[in-house]
Amino acid sequence: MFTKPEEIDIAPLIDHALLEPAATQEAVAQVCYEAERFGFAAVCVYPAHVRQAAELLHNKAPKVCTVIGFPTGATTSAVKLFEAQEAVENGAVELDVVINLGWVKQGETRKLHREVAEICESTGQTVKVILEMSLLTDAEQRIAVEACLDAGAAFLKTHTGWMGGASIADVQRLKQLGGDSIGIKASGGIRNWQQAVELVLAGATRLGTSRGPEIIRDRGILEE
Ligand SMILES: O=C[C@H](O)COP(=O)(O)O
Repeated sequence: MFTKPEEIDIAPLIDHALLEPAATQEAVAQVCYEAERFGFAAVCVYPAHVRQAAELLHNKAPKVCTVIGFPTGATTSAVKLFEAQEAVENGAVELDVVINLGWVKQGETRKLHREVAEICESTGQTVKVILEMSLLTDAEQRIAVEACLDAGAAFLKTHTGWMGGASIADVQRLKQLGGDSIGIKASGGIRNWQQAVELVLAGATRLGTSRGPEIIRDRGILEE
């Protein structure tokens, strides 16, 4: 746990996201290049881009992360499972899975648990569940986190970036619900170094952002 801004090395915490619907192969190549250059944790790309990213980052430090059921989470469990398995076959080692938010609101946590557990067990990879915190009440956040932790999720992720952004309160809430051993990925709307630092100080252990290079350059400007 970091306590001072100057102790924080932001770059190794960043999942460099390229989740624009119209992303091209050229854009995928650019984020892979930037992820290595800046020392980011991972690139986070759509399943259609995983094979390219895995080839470009072969034997390099950044991991290949992809999104499952993105951005609504409202597809079927069978489709999410296939999407996850295929992504792993293509080289993904981290899977950011949007949970079924309707099930959470209906209290159908057994279905939620089964869906996440099947993906965790079948792939054996790092699963980050996307909770879309701004759409859930406190009680819904609690039951969603309990089900996902028990199912084997490695990280709790705040947002897709499509419906609200990560706040310090979201991170603190997930830390309170998930405890110290679970990873917490703050995501959505992270735009500058100060914001990134504050989220890490609140307890985030990964930052999902489409502005990684700008955030690192922002720090350089601040130090000059
Ligand atoms: O998971 C990553 C997010 O989609 C990134 O959101 P952002 O585009 O607001 O940085």
